[in-house]
Amino acid sequence: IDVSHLTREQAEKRLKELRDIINYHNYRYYVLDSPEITDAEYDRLFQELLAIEERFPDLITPDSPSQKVGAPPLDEFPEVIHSVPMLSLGNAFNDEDLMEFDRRVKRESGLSKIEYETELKMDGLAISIRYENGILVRGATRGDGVRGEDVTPNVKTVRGVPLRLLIDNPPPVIEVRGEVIMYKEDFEKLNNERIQKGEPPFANPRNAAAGSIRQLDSRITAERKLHMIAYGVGEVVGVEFKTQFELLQYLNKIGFRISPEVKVHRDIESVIVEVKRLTAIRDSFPFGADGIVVKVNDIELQKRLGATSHEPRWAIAYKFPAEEAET
Ligand SMILES: NC(=O)c1cc2c(N)ncc(C(N)=O)c2s1
Repeated sequence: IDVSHLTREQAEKRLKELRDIINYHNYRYYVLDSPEITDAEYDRLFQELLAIEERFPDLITPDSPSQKVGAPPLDEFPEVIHSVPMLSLGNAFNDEDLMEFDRRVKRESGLSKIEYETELKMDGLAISIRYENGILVRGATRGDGVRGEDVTPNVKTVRGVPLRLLIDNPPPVIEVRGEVIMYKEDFEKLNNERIQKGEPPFANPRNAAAGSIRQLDSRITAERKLHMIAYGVGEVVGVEFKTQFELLQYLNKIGFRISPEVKVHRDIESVIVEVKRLTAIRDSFPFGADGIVVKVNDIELQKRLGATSHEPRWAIAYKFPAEEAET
């Protein structure tokens, strides 16, 4: 694409337009799963942006779509301390465990009615992404919950991760948490390629996602077709949420994929019905899901219930029964 006629001022203006247009179409394609333009039209826009940035490298901004293709390899990952620990989840394996969870929440809160929210539990790698004034400044793995690895260049390449939040007046700080996953289909293709090249195949999509995110060469990560599904937040400054359901709608609005099948329930009996329904369709999702996360919907109540040293008291993970080995 010929961009030799552009003055620097015209280039700056055109780059801003292209960033907004391309970031919008990324959102349509990877988050809303409803593209408005063809891949060819998208590529033309992307090539035009690359051509102008090549002529004017100092006009490249951190939120440019060109920053999603990876950077030169690192020697090691710097350490990150999570100011809000990334906790694990307690497990429930049957209806009685869910009833016991409900009894415990009622006992600890002194309430006789608890509203719950359910989401899929994706089987991937937990990630925390920090945005300051709407710009992605850091991506980190969970690690031990307090100490994680700084994998920022890798996280930038993950599909459905915006380099700039899609709202005009972003909060000063928001750490978005979610699961990085690999679709089953992309996992099969990757393993076939690896076997062709005499490389060891990954055991499952979760290991493939974890291995791809923790690549020192983020250009390799960019080739691995990873997706991010957001489910919560860490440190937040300047925005508040009343319920978990509202939090998810906000995350979707600012540019993230959220779990399919999100529902609010007036009681644990409704949760148990939903658990049966989702268990029956567990293989229908394009990514690995190993259960359902059941959360107290009211954020104020979540805070009151708090957490143990390693698990929240306001959420529990119902684990799908182990699949029968394919005979
Ligand atoms: N450790 C955690 O708190 C969570 C872990 C996960 C996970 N692996 N997948 C989905 C959710 C969710 N939908 O909330 C959560 S929450």
